[in-house]
Amino acid sequence: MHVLITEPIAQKGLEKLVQEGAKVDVKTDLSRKELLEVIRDYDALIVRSNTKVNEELYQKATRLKVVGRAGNGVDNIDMDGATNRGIIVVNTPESNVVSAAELTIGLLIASCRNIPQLHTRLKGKVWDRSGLKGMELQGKTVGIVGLGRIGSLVATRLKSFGMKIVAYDPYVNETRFKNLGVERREKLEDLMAEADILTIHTPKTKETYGMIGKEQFKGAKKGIRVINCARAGLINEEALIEAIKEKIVASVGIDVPDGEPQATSPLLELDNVVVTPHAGADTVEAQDNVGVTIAQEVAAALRGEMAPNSVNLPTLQAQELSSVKIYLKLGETLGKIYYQLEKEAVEKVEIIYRGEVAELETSMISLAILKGLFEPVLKERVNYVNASLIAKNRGVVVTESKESTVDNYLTLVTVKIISKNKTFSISGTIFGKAEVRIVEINGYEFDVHPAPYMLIGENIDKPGVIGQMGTLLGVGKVNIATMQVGRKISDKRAMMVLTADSEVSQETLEFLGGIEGILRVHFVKL
Ligand SMILES: NC(=O)c1ccc[n+]([C@@H]2O[C@H](COP(=O)([O-])OP(=O)(O)OC[C@H]3O[C@@H](n4cnc5c(N)ncnc54)[C@H](O)[C@@H]3O)[C@@H](O)[C@H]2O)c1
Ligand SMILES: O=C(O)CC[C@@H](O)C(=O)O
Repeated sequence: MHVLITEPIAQKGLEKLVQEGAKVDVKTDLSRKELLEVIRDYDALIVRSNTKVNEELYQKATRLKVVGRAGNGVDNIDMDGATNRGIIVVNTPESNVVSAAELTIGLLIASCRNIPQLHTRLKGKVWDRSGLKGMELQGKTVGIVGLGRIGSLVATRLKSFGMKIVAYDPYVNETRFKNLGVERREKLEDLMAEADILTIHTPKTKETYGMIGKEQFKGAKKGIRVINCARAGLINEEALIEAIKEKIVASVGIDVPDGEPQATSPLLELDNVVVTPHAGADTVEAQDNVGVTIAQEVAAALRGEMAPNSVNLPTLQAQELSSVKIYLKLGETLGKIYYQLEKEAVEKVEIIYRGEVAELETSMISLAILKGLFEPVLKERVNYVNASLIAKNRGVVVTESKESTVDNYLTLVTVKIISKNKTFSISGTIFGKAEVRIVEINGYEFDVHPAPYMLIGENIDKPGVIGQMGTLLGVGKVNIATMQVGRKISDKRAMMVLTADSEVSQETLEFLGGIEGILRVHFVKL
């Protein structure tokens, strides 16, 4: 696995990547043109916030399987482009949040107490505090926009200063507000009117871009202080500068001025503005965390394992991931069999989770089933990222249902694959902690331990058929590992599932198909 890194990451991260077996090139001074030329040689790309990972780059990146964002925000990465191509995007959402929250508090205090201005005077050998009286935090109200990871860390820290905390975040539930001891404001305008200090911690999205602008400053409390340690563009800079000039805004602390990574923002010219060059995550601790985490994530994704922080996959907590993992193997197995037995286009996939599995977050298991289903027939890359998009693009309707109980099993996954003329059904379970078993195909019952090479056939349920199968497989030098027969006695039909030690040649399959009483027989590779 060949990994390109275009922006600095911690030495510990580089070492981790090498330990994981990657060949790593760190090229932090490539021009855009050079990047577009070399990207075709790489399986993975690791970036921070400056490298634009977009359509232009994807078109050249023919080997690219993983994009690693060494940090949190992914607004420099075209997610749809990645998803369409089955490229996994991973990030490190938790690794730098404490550092970002602490810089927020730093900027907030620095701007409320004019620390940089006083510092500059004194460094210039001028002992003068005049005109730079600060504001105490105790008893004041801070308005937080976006009560996610960083917003809530900021809230808990500011509480210890004796501040009242109010927040605007329509996507956070009441319990979280309550647990954090934060008062909800339903409207942004109400928060603006009340806050002595405003701090924003939303991601940059279509909805949040420019969400604090002229209108919002018009209704703001006079003398409000404004902090942005999240993303440039969330606060409209022109409107902010106007509000500073009109003395609506008393001071500003900004880590993400417009124009980054160039120092071009007009805010830099104003005295009551404290700025840092996107340094929120720039601590030894955060960078070590980010570096090691992104190395692990990228290596896991390249090996085809589940990376817990895949941005374009359903996210699972580490504990959820460990309970779901074995079902991913079961799901892929169940999905993979259909197109190796049937040649009919799929119209609908019904997935039914029963028993213990119904308690889990099953979205990833459904993706595993779809990945398994399409893999044998599609030349394009199918993976967890694009499996559901492929289903949608092919007009396959996918439904999921759950039942808390099931007869005979503790846990059962059934996949019904509906085509124009029939419904194919397959079910599987987990025995013990991690044993995948196929227990039903088209109403025939089994207890099959799936293996890489299998033969699945249907026959008339009469003496001699199975014996002849064994003989002909012997002639074809295929060693049978296990064999099970499911019967529908009333129909005088049976289905046999054999596992073998090797592949079965087309010639042997044709001989098997010629046995009297054999209705069909297929070689299945898992
Ligand atoms: N300065 C830095 O170096 C630095 C470091 C890390 C993260 N960040 C940035 O900080 C921001 C917050 O990161 P996080 O990890 O806390 O993110 P998060 O996803 O945990 O939280 C974001 C919160 O914003 C809320 N939100 C979304 N749209 C909203 C809207 N229209 N109105 C109000 N709330 C809305 C969400 O509900 C969520 O609770 C991101 O922009 C991230 O990129 C900056
Ligand atoms: O330091 C960086 O790369 C950016 C950090 C931060 O903005 C993030 O989104 O994680």
